[in-house]
Amino acid sequence: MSDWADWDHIVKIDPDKTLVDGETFEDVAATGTDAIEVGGTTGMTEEKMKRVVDACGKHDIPVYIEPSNPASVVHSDRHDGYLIPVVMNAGDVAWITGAHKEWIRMDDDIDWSRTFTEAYIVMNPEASVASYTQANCDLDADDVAAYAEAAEHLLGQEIVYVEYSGMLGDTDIVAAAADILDDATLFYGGGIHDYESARTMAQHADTIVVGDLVHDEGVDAVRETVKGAKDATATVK
Ligand SMILES: CC(C)=CCC/C(C)=C/CC/C(C)=C/CC/C(C)=C/COP(=O)(O)OP(=O)(O)O
Ligand SMILES: O=P(O)(O)OC[C@@H](O)CO
Ligand SMILES: [Mg+2]
Repeated sequence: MSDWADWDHIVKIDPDKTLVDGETFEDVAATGTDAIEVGGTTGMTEEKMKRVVDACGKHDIPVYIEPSNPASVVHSDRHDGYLIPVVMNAGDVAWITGAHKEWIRMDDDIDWSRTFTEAYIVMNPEASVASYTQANCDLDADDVAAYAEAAEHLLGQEIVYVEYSGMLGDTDIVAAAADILDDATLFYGGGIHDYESARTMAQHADTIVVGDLVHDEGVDAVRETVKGAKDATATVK
């Protein structure tokens, strides 16, 4: 069974951002979250990625690199694996297969035994990831469900990721993606900032992803979102 089948909650750390003053990666690992993803769209470098992966990898929690470009992939035995985005609604094929082909051409050390993909559906047109990938975010619930179904059944994706980075998403849209999936795991990320927003999104998604909050508010706020995710899982699923 894949690691993520048991995850209710992920903290996503952006190596281009800082933690709250006085907090450490150990504090983040101790929030009760199930895993740490390391990635961000803008300002990514190999050095920044390596620093955060090394720091997180010392703690007893799964750590996955989520690269936004081939140059931000680092190899180490400090982390558990790689979650490589494939953007279903990208306007530029580079973010579906192009960057992937270039990465594979350039990198002789890819460890396929711990490399997996995430089928992104990018929904917030204001997010850097939307402009970066020229995503068409003008999608209704039927469109999103169809992308999710295509991801699982045509492309064989094990993770579908409804991405509202920076804003809280539409629950009807998240529910539509959840309803259509058979076995794939649904990740939801975007705007989760407290117990209630976490619980609401976790009632639909299998796994919620909390990003900006860890950088802006810190670990106490993240801990509340872990509670929300765990309570939703205990009552709904
Ligand atoms: C093939 C390889 C190794 C890389 C390419 C992988 C792809 C397709 C990346 C596309 C962009 C993407 C989905 C990046 C994942 C990380 C992500 C969504 C971070 C959040 O981004 P924002 O919140 O928009 O950005 P900032 O917080 O940096 O402004
Ligand atoms: O930063 P936020 O809005 O929490 O979004 C989390 C994650 O989905 C970003 O890739
Ligand atoms: Mg962000």
